[in-house]
Amino acid sequence: MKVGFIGAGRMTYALCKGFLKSSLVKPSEITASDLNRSKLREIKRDLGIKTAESNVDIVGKNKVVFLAVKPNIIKDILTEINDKSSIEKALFVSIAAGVTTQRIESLLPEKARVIRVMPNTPCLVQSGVCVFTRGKHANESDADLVTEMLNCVGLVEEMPETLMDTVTGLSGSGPAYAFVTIEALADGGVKMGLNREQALRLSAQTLMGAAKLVLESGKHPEVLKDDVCSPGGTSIHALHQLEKGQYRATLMNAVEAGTLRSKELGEPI
Ligand SMILES: NC(=O)C1=CN([C@@H]2O[C@H](COP(=O)(O)OP(=O)(O)OC[C@H]3O[C@@H](n4cnc5c(N)ncnc54)[C@H](OP(=O)(O)O)[C@@H]3O)[C@@H](O)[C@H]2O)C=CC1
Ligand SMILES: O=C(O)[C@@H]1CCC=N1
Repeated sequence: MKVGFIGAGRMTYALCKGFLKSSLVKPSEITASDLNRSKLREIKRDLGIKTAESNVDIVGKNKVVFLAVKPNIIKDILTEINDKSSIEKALFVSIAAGVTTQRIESLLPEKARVIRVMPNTPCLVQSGVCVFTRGKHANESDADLVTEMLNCVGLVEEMPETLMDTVTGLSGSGPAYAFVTIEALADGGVKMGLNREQALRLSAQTLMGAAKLVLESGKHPEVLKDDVCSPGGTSIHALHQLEKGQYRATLMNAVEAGTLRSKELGEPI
C-alpha cells in the first residue's frame, strides 16, 4: 500500500512513526512532501521514508494522500494539486482542524473521495485517538482502509461531521491540557521536596494509570474518585482546593474554546 503525506510536520511524523511501528506499511511505501526542506530531511533520516520534490508528485502515485498542512493553506494546496486524472485514483485524508469534507470536496474535482480525521500526538506512541468522518463520495472500503490504518496508532471511531469540531476541542487538543496538568502536578511535587525527574515520572504514570483504570474498569470516574478519597484524608482536602480553583469548569471551558476555534479555522478566508 502506498501512502503520501502533503506536509511533513509534527502530526505527519507522529502518524508515520505509529504506522511503521505496527508494520502495516514499510518505510519505502510512505512518501512525504513539504516546502520546508529541513523537515523533509529530518523525517527521512529518522523514519527512512521517501520524500518528494513537490506536492503534485504525491498525488497520482499514492493510494492514500494525507493532507497534513495547516488549515489556512488547505485551499492553496488543493488548488496546486488539482489535476482530475490523478485525483480520481486517490483517497484524500485531511487532518486539518476545522476544515469540513464539504469544503475540501468543493476545491477538488467532482466525486473526489475525502475523509476527515482528527488525530492527536500520542499516535506517536500508538496510544492516540483518531476520529473520522466520511465525505460524500468516500465509500465503505475507504472507511475500512482508514480504520485499519488508524487502528495501528490507537483508538479509532467514526462520528458524524457535526461532532468533528468538538472532537478537536477534546481529543485533538486534549494532549496539551494533559501535558500542562502533568507538568503542574510535578511542580507541586517539586515544591514539596521531590526532585524534578521523580516528580515527572510519578505525575505522568499517575495520569496514565488513572486513564487506564477508567477505560478498563468500566466504572464512572466519580466512583473511582470516591475510592481514592478516604474520609477526612489527604485526597478530599486536596480536591477541595481544585474545586475552589474551578478546575472542572476550567477544563470544560477549555474544550468549549477549542471547539469554537476549530469552527473558526474551518471558515473560508
Ligand atoms: N499538532 C497536533 O497536535 C495536531 C494537528 N492537527 C492538524 O494537522 C495539520 C498539521 O499540523 P502540524 O503537523 O501540527 O503542523 P506543522 O506545522 O508541524 O506541519 C505542517 C508542515 O507543512 C509545511 N508546509 C507549509 N506550507 C506548505 C506547502 N505549501 N506545501 C507543503 N508543506 C507545507 C510546514 O512547513 P513550515 O514549518 O515551513 O511552515 C510544516 O512542515 C494541521 O492542519 C493541524 O490542524 C490535527 C490534530 C492534532
Ligand atoms: O492546535 C491545533 O490547532 C491543532 C488541532 C488539534 C491539535 N492541534
